[in-house]
Amino acid sequence: MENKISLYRPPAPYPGEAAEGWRNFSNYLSSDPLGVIPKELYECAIFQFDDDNPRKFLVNEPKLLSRVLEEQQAIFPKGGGIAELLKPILHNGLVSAEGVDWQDQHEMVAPIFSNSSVRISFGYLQEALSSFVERLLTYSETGQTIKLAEEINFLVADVNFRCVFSKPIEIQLEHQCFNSIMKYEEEVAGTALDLKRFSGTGQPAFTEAALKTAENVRAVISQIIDEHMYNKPPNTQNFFQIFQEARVPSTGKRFTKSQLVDQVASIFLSSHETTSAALCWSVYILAQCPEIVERIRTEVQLVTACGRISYEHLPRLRFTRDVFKEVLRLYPPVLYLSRIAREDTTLGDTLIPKESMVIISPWVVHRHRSFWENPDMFDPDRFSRGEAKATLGSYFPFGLGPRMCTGASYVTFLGIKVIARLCSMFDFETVNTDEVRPDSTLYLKPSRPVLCKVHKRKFSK
Ligand code: HEM
Repeated sequence: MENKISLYRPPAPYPGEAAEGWRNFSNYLSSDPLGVIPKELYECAIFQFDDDNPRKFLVNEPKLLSRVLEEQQAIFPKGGGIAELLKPILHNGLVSAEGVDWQDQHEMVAPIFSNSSVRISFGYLQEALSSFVERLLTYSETGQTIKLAEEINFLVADVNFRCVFSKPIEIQLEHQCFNSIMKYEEEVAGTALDLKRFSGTGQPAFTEAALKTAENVRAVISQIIDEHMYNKPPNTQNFFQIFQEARVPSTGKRFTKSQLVDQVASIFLSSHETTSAALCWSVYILAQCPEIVERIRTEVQLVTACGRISYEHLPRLRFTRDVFKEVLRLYPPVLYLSRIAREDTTLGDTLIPKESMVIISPWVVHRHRSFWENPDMFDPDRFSRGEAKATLGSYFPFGLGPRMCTGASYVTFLGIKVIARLCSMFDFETVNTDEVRPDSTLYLKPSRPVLCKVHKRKFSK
């Protein structure tokens, strides 16, 4: 397969001279964190910001960040990050729990991400993707311009809903549930950028409006659960069934109703915006890279012998996988992971006082000048060249260690399947290409709206 392609630089600020005062992390974040990233941040191993209470450190060096995320999880529990901001909805679900409680839940929901369960989810993905493709076919016939994020948000909400409850989402329910979730995320996005609203222990101060929206989201999920339990389709396998059958390892007890809401909310919140952002960036980038799209098509044709893309084909779609991986390198939906030091400790030669906030940013490490060649360029072949292995720990869009994303392998399969199917059937043309920038309010999304036209390929299946 032809490997020589001209490299594309997707939108991102050039590292440069940042505005005065950037050494104070709270100032830096609440101005425009992706506006200009100081060169220094992309070149250092560890950086101490000026602000006190709590002290803040950015850790880039793979060995040090692996200590924080993997080896010393007990010293560096989660705090001050997105999980904290989502707590009013998640309560004590898997994403925000700590200690024994987290361990119990981790074990209880593990079957969701087993191979057999991922395979079942793949069936739900196929169904949701087929109705998405039907909508795109209509758009290609009418020639209308679509808002990419809206379409992809609906696709992902539909996949999630089918995986959890075995049925497609209706537009009305999507509005009630996923739109309220997005409304909540917009309401707390300001908090994420205003670290002054986090106390020394990483607890944010929420507005009344945000707390009310959170309550509303939980009430909608609770109602969906009630309706599902009343009208449950017989003999279906889905995430909700796994939650219902799970037992706390130490006591043998099942999840209570409120804990079931925690679990469903955890899945919806951790997967919706992240997956949508990754897919939006994928379509946006591929619209600018026709040679890469051609290589994906050739690979899909070779692997599937021009047939339907099945679950078994996915591991063989290596170039398509590397395209998705490269999208996640350049645009990791979770911009930073945050931990709070539980005791005085050191990282390398740097003293980390108790209650310091330790920030690890996939965005910065994925574009670090020491770990990557041409870090800002879109180059999916860097993975088959073994570049990422050269510095283990320099690529972690799903986090690292025990708190790593439980949906990582599932979402990788999803990304490969969606990219392969869409490229096989359509050409995408972005209308407002130059206006699109990364927007980092809570998750790293394209600034909206990405306007797009869809063209059906001749002879496509
Ligand atoms: C492209 C899509 C996704 C990205 C980039 C992503 C990224 C992440 C990251 C970085 C973390 C770790 C946060 C930390 O250590 O502070 C995480 C945790 C988590 N993710 Fe994802 N995620 C994605 C999709 C999903 C999906 C589809 C699901 C479920 C179906 C999911 C479920 C979870 C859960 C449950 C956790 C918490 C794990 C724990 O704390 O034990 N994620 N995700």
